[in-house]
Amino acid sequence: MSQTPTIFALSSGAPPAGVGVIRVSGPRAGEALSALAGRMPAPRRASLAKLRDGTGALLDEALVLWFPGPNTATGEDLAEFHCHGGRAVIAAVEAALAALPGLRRAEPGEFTRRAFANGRIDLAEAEGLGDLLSAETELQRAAALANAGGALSRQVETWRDKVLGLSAEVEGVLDFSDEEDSADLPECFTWNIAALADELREWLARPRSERLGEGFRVVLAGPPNAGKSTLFNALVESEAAITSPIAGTTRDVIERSVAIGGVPFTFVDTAGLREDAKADAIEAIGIDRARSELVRADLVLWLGPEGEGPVDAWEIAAQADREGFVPKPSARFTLSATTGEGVGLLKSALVDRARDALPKPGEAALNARQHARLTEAAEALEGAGTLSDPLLVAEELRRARLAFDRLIGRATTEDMLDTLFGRFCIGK
Ligand SMILES: Nc1nc2c(c(=O)[nH]1)N(C=O)[C@@H](CNc1ccc(C(=O)N[C@@H](CCC(=O)O)C(=O)O)cc1)CN2
Ligand SMILES: Nc1nc2c(ncn2[C@@H]2O[C@H](COP(=O)(O)OP(=O)(O)OP(=O)(O)O)[C@@H](O)[C@H]2O)c(=O)[nH]1
Ligand SMILES: [Mg+2]
Repeated sequence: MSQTPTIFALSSGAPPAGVGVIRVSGPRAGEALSALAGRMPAPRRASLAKLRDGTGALLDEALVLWFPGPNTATGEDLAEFHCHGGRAVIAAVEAALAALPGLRRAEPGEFTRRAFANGRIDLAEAEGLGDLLSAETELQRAAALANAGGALSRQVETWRDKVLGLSAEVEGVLDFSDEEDSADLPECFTWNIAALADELREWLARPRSERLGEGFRVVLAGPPNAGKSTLFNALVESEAAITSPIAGTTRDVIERSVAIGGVPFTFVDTAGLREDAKADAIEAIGIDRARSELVRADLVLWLGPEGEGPVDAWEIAAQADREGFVPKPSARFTLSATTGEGVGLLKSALVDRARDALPKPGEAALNARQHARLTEAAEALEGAGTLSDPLLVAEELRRARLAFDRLIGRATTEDMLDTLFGRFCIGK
């Protein structure tokens, strides 16, 4: 009989750390715990134990925990060793575990993959968990936690149930229709399908969850010497870019990601735009790069003559404290990047603007994969809405249901799971 291998890994941060948690999951987790700790602790209670290897040598004095399956994070028997977080301690305990029969090191994401395989979490929750582990800003954390906690999954289940209900209605009509005259679907039925499709379209139009990882992209542009790099440095709160009174200082595109008020931003500094830079080949390349950044931007901060920036750019009259500088009446922001005056106002305006373009806190957001599946479901429902033959309508409804099943992982392929869980770190 081939048994599921029992896996182990350090599940907390890399050593040296205060405490290193080593998790063991699988049918031999209990054996592993009693082999090292010399006894079985009471379930779900922390207790102190001397950990010893096979020769009886003392490895560490650690807190140990025993979670008998299946009501555990992985759905399997689960043991935890909360060791002192030194490199050698972790290595010694891991070596003692590796020496036990039927135990091996976990692959990246393998604990979570088992949680999925054992039905503890679905695919959308697993993806949320992956995002939670990589969340760097408050907004990312909140959105990931919502999905990890099943917010999206529950929504998809609701849609799936509605489609099942609609399918049952079609089956009913089919049962009562005889060969010659095909039965008609009631009018409210078509209306219900359209309403559901509209709801999906509304979700599809929302900002995607990847937007949280990329951040809101703000490009600073304008003529040379306008103060772009100085403002860039003020926004990213570091001397990332060289500034100088010499026009044409910045050539390369410089980008930095920072969170402001928990909202992720990527700020991009660019070469000053001018027509007569042809003589300097390097500056000309810099200007080309700056122009392509303008296209990618979510928002352009234009530091230059009024009305000359791209459409929708926010105009900034920087260097307000410079002698002789008169802020243009239409400029939206007047600030001094050197004294910091007005920069706070600009930042809060940026946060407001970015919040509109990013997923709302507490609102479940879709990633690219989920978006693709939901699009399939919406298309199937829209297809169903145009058909009158109940047989064909039933087929479209089945397509919609399959798309939902794929979204939450009721229907999956190994490749897809490898890709998803391979992104996780070891120990999760
Ligand atoms: N030490 C430790 N901390 C951790 C984890 C862990 O595995 N170990 N987690 C790992 O991801 C996260 C917590 N997630 C968990 C999810 C489910 C269960 C669990 O045992 N669930 C059972 C029983 C719930 C209960 O006690 O009420 C269940 O749902 O049936 C445990 C942790 C974060 N912190
Ligand atoms: N007084 C004052 N001086 C500023 C302000 N912003 C920038 N400067 C000065 O203006 C000069 C040019 O600033 P930079 O930030 O290098 O200008 P830039 O737009 O990046 O210029 P290029 O990279 O050449 O395109 C520097 O000497 C800055 O110290 C400001 O808000 N107030
Ligand atoms: Mg510059």
